[in-house]
Amino acid sequence: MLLSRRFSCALARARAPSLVRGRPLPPCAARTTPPAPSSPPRRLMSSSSAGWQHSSHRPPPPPPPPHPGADKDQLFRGLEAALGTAFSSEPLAPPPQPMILVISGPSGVGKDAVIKRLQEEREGIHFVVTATSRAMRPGEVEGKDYYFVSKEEFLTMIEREELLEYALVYGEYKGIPKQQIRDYMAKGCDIVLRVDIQGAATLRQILGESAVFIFLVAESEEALVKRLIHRKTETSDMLLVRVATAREEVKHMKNFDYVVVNAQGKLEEAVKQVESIIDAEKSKIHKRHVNI
Ligand SMILES: Nc1nc2c(ncn2[C@@H]2O[C@H](COP(=O)(O)OP(=O)(O)O)[C@@H](O)[C@H]2O)c(=O)[nH]1
Ligand SMILES: Nc1ncnc2c1ncn2[C@@H]1O[C@H](COP(=O)(O)OP(=O)(O)O)[C@@H](O)[C@H]1O
Repeated sequence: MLLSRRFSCALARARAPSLVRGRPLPPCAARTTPPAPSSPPRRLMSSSSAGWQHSSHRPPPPPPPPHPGADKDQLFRGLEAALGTAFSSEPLAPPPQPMILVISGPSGVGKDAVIKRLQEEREGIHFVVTATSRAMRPGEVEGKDYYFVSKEEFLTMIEREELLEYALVYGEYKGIPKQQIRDYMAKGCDIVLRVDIQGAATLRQILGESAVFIFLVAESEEALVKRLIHRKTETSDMLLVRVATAREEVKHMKNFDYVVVNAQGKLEEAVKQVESIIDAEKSKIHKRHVNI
């Protein structure tokens, strides 16, 4: 009642701006003595959710219908005056923070294909180019697919602690340069890391819950093997190792935050799902904080 009376007065003043402008609000509009609640505070949130607070303030009653002559601007200023403060145009949601996305999954599942499409679809994504001692494959580009270095150069990088994580993957060193992550996060970019399963496990130890871990799978084991054969990058011996490893790797899915199916011919759907995960993570109230 008090507030609605206050509102009526404020609206009246708002209709005659020359009388109000520049003057401090009269005491009745100042929030000195809030009205004593006549009934228990209304619960704004479910009592069954742990950690949620009950509001101790009664919500203000709805404003009375505007006077037929009041325009929108007067109504707006009247509401401001009734509340005793100007409405802020500052964003209500906290700004999105750069995040780290770790994408892992068996060899040949489509990690590179998904990341490439993701970068085409979305701005502000930086795929961290990792360093490797493996030989360059036909079609691969230095600095785009990997930084191709000798074993000696890789060992020096380890010694200088330049790598966030490294591993011997199928007999070759692979590692993530720390500085690259720092540089791109400082620019506000989201970081995408592509690692094998053991790399993801190590990163989980290093980054904990500060990064988002996505496990990419094919729709079936059969589909994965056919995809690897079709890629024609492995000898039959290497194929056997990768397929046997993949069978073991799927068991580690439970250590990830999300699983995304990259089904045959459905790359776009997989990319959309990854985008949805990014969007959901960006909308989180309690954001993950990265410190590298
Ligand atoms: N642990 C770790 N794994 C990596 C890194 N860079 C790439 N990998 C992984 O190494 C594995 C083998 O990579 P690659 O030889 O390119 O073969 P592909 O998976 O068959 O394309 C893939 O699962 C990559 O995700 C890294 O820096 N650290
Ligand atoms: N959804 C899909 N449907 C059909 N082929 C795919 C799909 N995703 C990826 N591929 C193909 O499968 C092969 C392996 O993909 P790649 O991205 O190299 O896998 P990874 O990086 O996980 O080893 C490539 O030839 C790629 O073009």
